[in-house]
Amino acid sequence: MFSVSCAPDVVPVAVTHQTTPALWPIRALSRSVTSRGGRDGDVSRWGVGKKKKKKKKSRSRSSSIIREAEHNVEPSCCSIRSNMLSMSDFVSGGSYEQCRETADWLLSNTQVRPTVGIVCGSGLGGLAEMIKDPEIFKYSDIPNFPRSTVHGHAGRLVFGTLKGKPCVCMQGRFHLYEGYPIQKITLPMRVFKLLGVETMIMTNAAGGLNQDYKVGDVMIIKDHINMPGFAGVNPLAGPNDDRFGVRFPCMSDAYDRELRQLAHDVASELGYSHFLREGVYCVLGGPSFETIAECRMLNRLGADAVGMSTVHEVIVARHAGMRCFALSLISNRAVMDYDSQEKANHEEVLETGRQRAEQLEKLVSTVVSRLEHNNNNF
Ligand SMILES: O=P(O)(O)O[C@@H]1C[C@H](O)[C@@H](CO)O1
Ligand SMILES: Nc1nc2[nH]cnc2c(=O)[nH]1
Repeated sequence: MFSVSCAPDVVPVAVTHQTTPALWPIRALSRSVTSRGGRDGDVSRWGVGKKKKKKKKSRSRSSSIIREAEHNVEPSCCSIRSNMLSMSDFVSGGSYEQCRETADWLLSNTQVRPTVGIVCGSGLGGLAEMIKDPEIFKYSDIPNFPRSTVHGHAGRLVFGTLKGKPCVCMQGRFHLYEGYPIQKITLPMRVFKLLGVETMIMTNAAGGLNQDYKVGDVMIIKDHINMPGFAGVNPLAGPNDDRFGVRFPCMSDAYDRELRQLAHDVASELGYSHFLREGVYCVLGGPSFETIAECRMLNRLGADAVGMSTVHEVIVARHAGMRCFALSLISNRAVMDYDSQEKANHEEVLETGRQRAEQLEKLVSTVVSRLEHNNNNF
Protein backbone atom coordinates (compact mmCIF):
# COMPACT_ATOMS: atom_id res chain seq x y z
CA MET A 1 0.00 0.00 0.00
CA PHE A 2 1.13 3.50 -0.58
CA SER A 3 -0.17 6.98 -0.49
CA VAL A 4 0.70 10.10 -2.36
CA SER A 5 0.55 13.79 -1.88
CA CYS A 6 2.07 14.95 -5.09
CA ALA A 7 -1.06 16.00 -6.87
CA PRO A 8 -1.44 19.66 -5.90
CA ASP A 9 2.27 20.28 -6.26
CA VAL A 10 3.12 18.61 -9.53
CA VAL A 11 0.12 19.03 -11.81
CA PRO A 12 0.75 21.91 -14.20
CA VAL A 13 -2.04 24.47 -14.16
CA ALA A 14 -2.41 24.46 -17.92
CA VAL A 15 -2.81 20.70 -18.23
CA THR A 16 -6.05 19.58 -19.86
CA HIS A 17 -7.89 16.28 -19.82
CA GLN A 18 -7.18 15.77 -23.46
CA THR A 19 -3.45 16.24 -23.27
CA THR A 20 -2.52 14.40 -20.11
CA PRO A 21 -4.98 11.67 -19.30
CA ALA A 22 -2.42 10.05 -17.03
CA LEU A 23 -2.75 13.05 -14.75
CA TRP A 24 -6.53 13.21 -14.61
CA PRO A 25 -6.75 11.14 -11.50
CA ILE A 26 -4.01 13.16 -9.86
CA ARG A 27 -5.87 16.34 -10.53
CA ALA A 28 -9.13 14.90 -9.31
CA LEU A 29 -7.38 13.65 -6.22
CA SER A 30 -6.00 17.06 -5.49
CA ARG A 31 -9.59 18.01 -4.69
CA SER A 32 -10.66 14.84 -2.97
CA VAL A 33 -8.80 11.60 -2.68
CA THR A 34 -12.00 9.64 -3.09
CA SER A 35 -13.32 11.32 -6.20
CA ARG A 36 -11.86 8.50 -8.24
CA GLY A 37 -13.84 6.70 -10.90
CA GLY A 38 -13.68 3.31 -12.58
CA ARG A 39 -10.69 1.63 -14.12
CA ASP A 40 -11.62 2.34 -17.68
CA GLY A 41 -10.41 5.88 -17.89
CA ASP A 42 -13.86 7.39 -18.44
CA VAL A 43 -13.17 10.98 -17.43
CA SER A 44 -16.73 11.53 -16.30
CA ARG A 45 -16.13 8.90 -13.66
CA TRP A 46 -13.10 10.54 -12.16
CA GLY A 47 -15.40 12.89 -10.39
CA VAL A 48 -13.99 16.02 -11.98
CA GLY A 49 -16.61 18.72 -11.55
CA LYS A 50 -18.82 16.60 -9.32
CA LYS A 51 -17.91 18.18 -6.06
CA LYS A 52 -21.25 17.65 -4.32
CA LYS A 53 -21.18 13.87 -4.58
CA LYS A 54 -17.58 13.42 -3.52
CA LYS A 55 -18.01 13.39 0.23
CA LYS A 56 -20.67 10.69 0.16
CA LYS A 57 -18.50 8.41 -1.95
CA SER A 58 -15.45 8.78 0.25
CA ARG A 59 -16.67 6.54 3.03
CA SER A 60 -18.16 3.79 0.90
CA ARG A 61 -15.09 3.55 -1.32
CA SER A 62 -12.37 3.38 1.28
CA SER A 63 -12.50 -0.40 1.65
CA SER A 64 -12.13 -0.99 -2.08
CA ILE A 65 -9.20 1.41 -2.18
CA ILE A 66 -7.49 -0.68 0.49
CA ARG A 67 -8.33 -3.90 -1.35
CA GLU A 68 -6.89 -2.66 -4.62
CA ALA A 69 -3.80 -1.36 -2.91
CA GLU A 70 -2.59 -4.95 -2.48
CA HIS A 71 -1.19 -4.71 -6.00
CA ASN A 72 0.52 -1.40 -5.60
CA VAL A 73 3.93 -0.51 -6.88
CA GLU A 74 5.20 2.59 -5.21
CA PRO A 75 5.31 5.63 -7.50
CA SER A 76 8.88 6.77 -7.44
CA CYS A 77 7.89 10.17 -8.85
CA CYS A 78 5.61 11.12 -5.95
CA SER A 79 6.13 11.98 -2.34
CA ILE A 80 4.37 9.88 0.24
CA ARG A 81 1.72 11.18 2.62
CA SER A 82 -1.39 9.83 4.18
CA ASN A 83 -4.03 8.93 1.59
CA MET A 84 -4.04 5.37 0.37
CA LEU A 85 -4.22 4.90 -3.38
CA SER A 86 -3.75 2.00 -5.71
CA MET A 87 -2.12 1.56 -9.10
CA SER A 88 -5.56 1.71 -10.66
CA ASP A 89 -5.99 5.23 -9.31
CA PHE A 90 -3.25 6.29 -11.70
CA VAL A 91 -3.44 3.82 -14.54
CA SER A 92 -6.62 4.40 -16.45
CA GLY A 93 -6.10 1.33 -18.62
CA GLY A 94 -3.08 -0.90 -18.96
CA SER A 95 -2.64 -1.94 -15.34
CA TYR A 96 -1.01 -5.33 -14.86
CA GLU A 97 -4.24 -6.84 -13.55
CA GLN A 98 -6.27 -5.57 -16.48
CA CYS A 99 -3.73 -6.79 -19.03
CA ARG A 100 -3.47 -10.14 -17.28
CA GLU A 101 -7.23 -10.54 -17.37
CA THR A 102 -7.32 -9.75 -21.08
CA ALA A 103 -4.39 -12.03 -21.88
CA ASP A 104 -5.88 -14.90 -19.88
CA TRP A 105 -9.21 -14.47 -21.66
CA LEU A 106 -7.50 -14.61 -25.05
CA LEU A 107 -5.31 -17.57 -24.07
CA SER A 108 -8.37 -19.50 -23.02
CA ASN A 109 -10.12 -18.72 -26.31
CA THR A 110 -7.37 -19.55 -28.78
CA GLN A 111 -4.75 -22.25 -29.18
CA VAL A 112 -2.37 -19.87 -30.94
CA ARG A 113 0.66 -18.80 -28.89
CA PRO A 114 1.98 -15.81 -30.83
CA THR A 115 5.60 -14.71 -30.83
CA VAL A 116 4.99 -11.95 -33.38
CA GLY A 117 2.59 -9.05 -32.90
CA ILE A 118 1.43 -6.84 -35.75
CA VAL A 119 -0.44 -3.53 -35.71
CA CYS A 120 -2.04 -2.42 -38.96
CA GLY A 121 -2.20 1.27 -39.80
CA SER A 122 -4.94 3.22 -41.56
CA GLY A 123 -6.05 1.37 -44.66
CA LEU A 124 -3.38 -1.29 -44.14
CA GLY A 125 -5.51 -3.95 -42.46
CA GLY A 126 -5.17 -6.24 -45.47
CA LEU A 127 -2.10 -7.70 -43.79
CA ALA A 128 -4.43 -9.52 -41.43
CA GLU A 129 -6.04 -11.26 -44.41
CA MET A 130 -2.73 -13.06 -45.05
CA ILE A 131 -2.95 -14.86 -41.75
CA LYS A 132 -3.60 -18.59 -42.11
CA ASP A 133 -6.19 -20.43 -40.02
CA PRO A 134 -7.38 -17.15 -38.55
CA GLU A 135 -9.14 -16.97 -35.23
CA ILE A 136 -10.83 -13.60 -35.07
CA PHE A 137 -12.02 -11.62 -32.07
CA LYS A 138 -13.94 -8.40 -32.35
CA TYR A 139 -12.48 -5.76 -30.06
CA SER A 140 -15.93 -5.28 -28.59
CA ASP A 141 -15.85 -8.89 -27.35
CA ILE A 142 -12.43 -8.69 -25.68
CA PRO A 143 -12.39 -7.70 -22.00
CA ASN A 144 -10.81 -4.28 -21.38
CA PHE A 145 -10.18 -3.59 -25.07
CA PRO A 146 -11.21 -0.22 -26.46
CA ARG A 147 -13.28 -0.05 -29.66
CA SER A 148 -11.97 1.14 -33.02
CA THR A 149 -13.71 4.34 -34.07
CA VAL A 150 -11.77 5.29 -37.20
CA HIS A 151 -12.63 4.44 -40.81
CA GLY A 152 -9.95 2.09 -42.13
CA HIS A 153 -9.49 0.36 -38.75
CA ALA A 154 -11.67 -2.75 -38.67
CA GLY A 155 -11.44 -3.40 -34.94
CA ARG A 156 -10.54 -7.09 -34.97
CA LEU A 157 -7.78 -9.09 -33.35
CA VAL A 158 -6.63 -11.90 -35.60
CA PHE A 159 -4.65 -14.90 -34.34
CA GLY A 160 -3.07 -17.44 -36.67
CA THR A 161 0.12 -18.04 -38.58
CA LEU A 162 1.90 -15.77 -41.02
CA LYS A 163 4.41 -17.63 -43.12
CA GLY A 164 4.39 -20.33 -40.50
CA LYS A 165 5.00 -17.97 -37.57
CA PRO A 166 2.37 -17.82 -34.83
CA CYS A 167 1.17 -14.26 -34.68
CA VAL A 168 -1.49 -11.91 -33.42
CA CYS A 169 -2.55 -8.98 -35.56
CA MET A 170 -4.45 -5.84 -34.66
CA GLN A 171 -6.63 -5.01 -37.63
CA GLY A 172 -7.07 -1.47 -36.48
CA ARG A 173 -5.38 0.51 -33.73
CA PHE A 174 -6.34 3.16 -31.21
CA HIS A 175 -5.30 6.80 -31.35
CA LEU A 176 -5.03 9.56 -28.80
CA TYR A 177 -7.51 11.70 -30.72
CA GLU A 178 -10.22 9.07 -30.28
CA GLY A 179 -10.35 10.25 -26.70
CA TYR A 180 -8.92 7.22 -24.95
CA PRO A 181 -6.37 7.65 -22.17
CA ILE A 182 -2.90 6.99 -23.51
CA GLN A 183 -2.53 3.90 -21.31
CA LYS A 184 -5.67 2.48 -22.85
CA ILE A 185 -4.54 2.87 -26.44
CA THR A 186 -1.32 1.04 -25.63
CA LEU A 187 -2.91 -1.69 -23.52
CA PRO A 188 -2.68 -4.23 -26.37
CA MET A 189 1.13 -4.03 -26.27
CA ARG A 190 1.19 -5.21 -22.68
CA VAL A 191 -1.39 -7.87 -23.42
CA PHE A 192 0.78 -9.09 -26.31
CA LYS A 193 3.76 -9.27 -23.99
CA LEU A 194 1.77 -11.44 -21.61
CA LEU A 195 0.73 -13.64 -24.54
CA GLY A 196 4.41 -14.32 -25.27
CA VAL A 197 5.02 -11.90 -28.14
CA GLU A 198 8.71 -11.07 -28.61
CA THR A 199 8.70 -8.98 -31.78
CA MET A 200 6.31 -6.17 -32.64
CA ILE A 201 5.74 -4.98 -36.18
CA MET A 202 3.78 -1.76 -36.61
CA THR A 203 2.58 -0.05 -39.76
CA ASN A 204 1.05 3.37 -40.19
CA ALA A 205 0.08 5.92 -42.78
CA ALA A 206 1.98 9.19 -42.52
CA GLY A 207 2.44 12.51 -44.22
CA GLY A 208 5.79 12.96 -45.99
CA LEU A 209 7.77 15.91 -44.66
CA ASN A 210 11.02 15.01 -46.37
CA GLN A 211 10.93 16.76 -49.72
CA ASP A 212 12.57 13.78 -51.43
CA TYR A 213 9.75 11.47 -50.41
CA LYS A 214 6.93 10.62 -52.80
CA VAL A 215 3.42 9.41 -52.08
CA GLY A 216 3.57 5.63 -52.00
CA ASP A 217 7.08 5.48 -50.52
CA VAL A 218 7.52 3.16 -47.57
CA MET A 219 9.69 4.48 -44.74
CA ILE A 220 11.40 2.20 -42.27
CA ILE A 221 11.22 4.12 -39.00
CA LYS A 222 14.69 4.45 -37.54
CA ASP A 223 13.76 6.88 -34.78
CA HIS A 224 10.89 9.00 -33.55
CA ILE A 225 10.02 12.39 -32.12
CA ASN A 226 7.35 12.07 -29.44
CA MET A 227 5.78 15.51 -29.61
CA PRO A 228 3.02 14.80 -27.06
CA GLY A 229 5.75 13.46 -24.80
CA PHE A 230 7.28 16.94 -24.63
CA ALA A 231 4.10 18.00 -22.85
CA GLY A 232 4.11 15.04 -20.49
CA VAL A 233 1.83 12.81 -22.55
CA ASN A 234 3.73 9.56 -22.32
CA PRO A 235 2.11 6.14 -21.88
CA LEU A 236 4.57 5.35 -19.09
CA ALA A 237 3.68 8.42 -17.02
CA GLY A 238 2.40 7.46 -13.60
CA PRO A 239 3.74 4.82 -11.24
CA ASN A 240 6.03 2.31 -12.90
CA ASP A 241 5.04 -1.34 -12.74
CA ASP A 242 8.29 -3.30 -12.53
CA ARG A 243 6.48 -6.40 -13.76
CA PHE A 244 6.48 -4.80 -17.21
CA GLY A 245 9.75 -2.89 -17.23
CA VAL A 246 12.06 -0.32 -15.69
CA ARG A 247 11.14 3.20 -14.60
CA PHE A 248 13.35 4.93 -17.17
CA PRO A 249 13.55 2.84 -20.34
CA CYS A 250 16.14 3.70 -22.97
CA MET A 251 14.72 4.81 -26.31
CA SER A 252 17.89 5.31 -28.33
CA ASP A 253 17.54 1.74 -29.58
CA ALA A 254 13.76 1.76 -29.97
CA TYR A 255 13.73 0.55 -33.57
CA ASP A 256 15.69 -2.66 -33.87
CA ARG A 257 18.77 -2.23 -36.04
CA GLU A 258 18.91 -5.85 -37.26
CA LEU A 259 15.25 -5.87 -38.24
CA ARG A 260 15.74 -2.64 -40.17
CA GLN A 261 18.64 -4.20 -42.03
CA LEU A 262 16.59 -7.32 -42.68
CA ALA A 263 13.83 -5.16 -44.20
CA HIS A 264 16.36 -3.47 -46.50
CA ASP A 265 17.64 -6.87 -47.62
CA VAL A 266 14.14 -8.21 -48.21
CA ALA A 267 13.10 -5.06 -50.10
CA SER A 268 16.16 -5.39 -52.29
CA GLU A 269 15.31 -9.03 -53.10
CA LEU A 270 11.72 -8.11 -53.89
CA GLY A 271 12.74 -5.19 -56.10
CA TYR A 272 11.22 -2.63 -53.74
CA SER A 273 14.33 -0.60 -52.93
CA HIS A 274 13.29 2.28 -55.19
CA PHE A 275 10.39 3.15 -52.91
CA LEU A 276 11.96 2.13 -49.60
CA ARG A 277 13.24 4.91 -47.32
CA GLU A 278 14.50 5.10 -43.78
CA GLY A 279 13.77 8.07 -41.57
CA VAL A 280 12.37 9.76 -38.50
CA TYR A 281 8.65 9.64 -37.65
CA CYS A 282 7.08 12.38 -35.60
CA VAL A 283 3.85 11.72 -33.73
CA LEU A 284 1.29 14.43 -33.04
CA GLY A 285 -2.01 14.09 -31.22
CA GLY A 286 -4.29 14.76 -34.19
CA PRO A 287 -6.99 14.56 -35.40
CA SER A 288 -6.45 17.79 -37.29
CA PHE A 289 -3.75 17.58 -39.91
CA GLU A 290 -0.83 19.99 -39.66
CA THR A 291 -0.70 23.59 -40.72
CA ILE A 292 1.89 24.66 -43.22
CA ALA A 293 3.92 26.33 -40.48
CA GLU A 294 3.80 23.16 -38.36
CA CYS A 295 5.01 21.02 -41.28
CA ARG A 296 7.89 23.39 -41.91
CA MET A 297 8.82 23.35 -38.26
CA LEU A 298 8.71 19.55 -37.98
CA ASN A 299 10.81 19.18 -41.08
CA ARG A 300 13.43 21.53 -39.67
CA LEU A 301 13.40 19.57 -36.42
CA GLY A 302 14.52 16.50 -38.33
CA ALA A 303 11.28 14.62 -38.93
CA ASP A 304 10.84 12.89 -42.29
CA ALA A 305 7.22 11.86 -41.77
CA VAL A 306 4.40 12.91 -39.50
CA GLY A 307 1.53 10.86 -38.12
CA MET A 308 -0.76 10.22 -35.19
CA SER A 309 0.22 6.81 -33.86
CA THR A 310 2.85 4.08 -33.39
CA VAL A 311 5.22 5.95 -31.07
CA HIS A 312 3.14 5.30 -27.96
CA GLU A 313 2.90 1.63 -28.85
CA VAL A 314 6.64 1.44 -29.40
CA ILE A 315 7.39 3.09 -26.05
CA VAL A 316 5.23 0.58 -24.20
CA ALA A 317 6.51 -2.37 -26.22
CA ARG A 318 10.14 -1.40 -25.63
CA HIS A 319 9.43 -0.84 -21.94
CA ALA A 320 8.22 -4.44 -21.84
CA GLY A 321 11.32 -5.68 -23.67
CA MET A 322 9.82 -6.45 -27.07
CA ARG A 323 11.76 -5.77 -30.26
CA CYS A 324 10.13 -3.21 -32.52
CA PHE A 325 10.06 -2.73 -36.24
CA ALA A 326 7.83 -0.08 -37.81
CA LEU A 327 6.97 1.08 -41.30
CA SER A 328 5.28 4.27 -42.47
CA LEU A 329 3.48 4.34 -45.76
CA ILE A 330 3.82 7.89 -47.08
CA SER A 331 0.17 8.35 -47.89
CA ASN A 332 0.28 12.06 -48.69
CA ARG A 333 2.75 14.89 -48.87
CA ALA A 334 2.74 17.25 -45.93
CA VAL A 335 1.95 20.68 -47.34
CA MET A 336 4.85 23.10 -46.89
CA ASP A 337 4.10 25.73 -49.47
CA TYR A 338 1.56 28.54 -49.08
CA ASP A 339 0.90 28.47 -52.84
CA SER A 340 0.07 24.76 -52.82
CA GLN A 341 -3.50 23.64 -53.50
CA GLU A 342 -2.87 20.24 -51.86
CA LYS A 343 -4.95 19.41 -48.81
CA ALA A 344 -4.31 16.44 -46.53
CA ASN A 345 -7.36 14.23 -46.17
CA HIS A 346 -8.19 10.80 -44.83
CA GLU A 347 -9.60 9.54 -48.15
CA GLU A 348 -6.24 10.06 -49.84
CA VAL A 349 -4.57 8.28 -46.94
CA LEU A 350 -6.81 5.24 -47.41
CA GLU A 351 -6.46 5.30 -51.20
CA THR A 352 -2.65 5.27 -51.03
CA GLY A 353 -2.94 2.33 -48.66
CA ARG A 354 -5.04 0.45 -51.20
CA GLN A 355 -2.49 1.09 -53.94
CA ARG A 356 0.59 0.03 -51.99
CA ALA A 357 -1.08 -2.62 -49.82
CA GLU A 358 0.07 -5.67 -51.73
CA GLN A 359 3.76 -4.73 -51.69
CA LEU A 360 3.65 -3.65 -48.08
CA GLU A 361 2.06 -6.95 -47.11
CA LYS A 362 4.67 -8.89 -49.07
CA LEU A 363 7.48 -6.92 -47.42
CA VAL A 364 6.14 -7.47 -43.90
CA SER A 365 5.28 -11.13 -44.39
CA THR A 366 8.71 -11.87 -45.84
CA VAL A 367 10.38 -10.11 -42.91
CA VAL A 368 8.24 -12.23 -40.57
CA SER A 369 9.21 -15.40 -42.43
CA ARG A 370 12.88 -14.63 -41.72
CA LEU A 371 12.47 -13.80 -38.04
CA GLU A 372 13.36 -17.24 -36.78
CA HIS A 373 16.56 -17.24 -38.76
CA ASN A 374 17.36 -13.82 -37.38
CA ASN A 375 16.29 -14.80 -33.90
CA ASN A 376 19.49 -16.79 -33.59
CA ASN A 377 21.29 -13.49 -33.46
CA PHE A 378 19.26 -12.00 -30.67
O1 LIG B 1 -3.17 4.46 -37.58
P1 LIG B 1 -2.43 5.35 -38.52
O2 LIG B 1 -1.30 6.07 -37.88
O3 LIG B 1 -2.00 4.64 -39.78
O4 LIG B 1 -3.50 6.45 -38.98
C1 LIG B 1 -3.16 7.65 -39.65
C2 LIG B 1 -3.24 8.80 -38.67
C3 LIG B 1 -4.72 9.05 -38.59
O5 LIG B 1 -5.32 8.12 -37.76
C4 LIG B 1 -5.16 8.81 -40.00
C5 LIG B 1 -5.19 10.07 -40.78
O6 LIG B 1 -5.59 9.82 -42.10
O7 LIG B 1 -4.20 7.92 -40.57
N1 LIG C 1 -0.46 13.96 -38.62
C1 LIG C 1 -0.61 13.37 -39.81
N2 LIG C 1 -1.00 12.11 -39.85
C2 LIG C 1 -1.15 11.55 -41.05
N3 LIG C 1 -1.51 10.30 -41.36
C3 LIG C 1 -1.49 10.21 -42.70
N4 LIG C 1 -1.13 11.36 -43.25
C4 LIG C 1 -0.91 12.21 -42.22
C5 LIG C 1 -0.48 13.57 -42.17
O1 LIG C 1 -0.26 14.24 -43.15
N5 LIG C 1 -0.35 14.08 -40.93
